[in-house]
Amino acid sequence: MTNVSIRVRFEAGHRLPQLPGKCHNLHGHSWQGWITVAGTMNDQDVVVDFGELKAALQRWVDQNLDHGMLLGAEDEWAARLVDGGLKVFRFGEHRLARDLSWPTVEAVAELLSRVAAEIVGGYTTPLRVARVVVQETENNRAEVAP
Ligand SMILES: Nc1nc2c(c(=O)[nH]1)N=C([C@H](O)[C@H](O)COP(=O)(O)OP(=O)(O)OP(=O)(O)O)CN2
Repeated sequence: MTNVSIRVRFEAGHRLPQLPGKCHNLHGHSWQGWITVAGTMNDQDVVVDFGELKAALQRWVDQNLDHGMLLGAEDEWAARLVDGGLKVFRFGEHRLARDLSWPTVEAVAELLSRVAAEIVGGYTTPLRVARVVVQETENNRAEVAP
């Protein structure tokens, strides 16, 4: 098995009203996600084409997260912002995040691992998501190893 990794990036706001301190305020981050996929090299000596995999992941991220607000479905601001016509990704509601309640960096890492699993599941060659690392700030990141 060989691991290959690609990076996706997006700008998004969130808030964590379930935690004490400053993070209950609406605030934004430049998020980065490293997605590592494991597979066997083909006769061209690649596990998966980087460009193809990155484009598929970045497309999902751009459509669903980029320049949006990531909020918990229970967050009172979610309905207000949706009513105002703003882009909101709701944890606890989206098909891939129903069991994730709040937009923590841990939950975003889990979400991206599920998105990546669906994408690699569509390839004809056997691939699996080995690791997802999401960085929220220079100091904070979360890692999921599905
Ligand atoms: N386990 C988690 N803890 C926290 C998360 C999280 O997603 N998972 N998120 C936050 C906030 O989003 C916050 O923006 C980041 O927290 P913090 O490190 O306190 O903020 P800074 O990076 O700006 O650090 P400074 O030391 O204040 O510069 C909080 N906790």
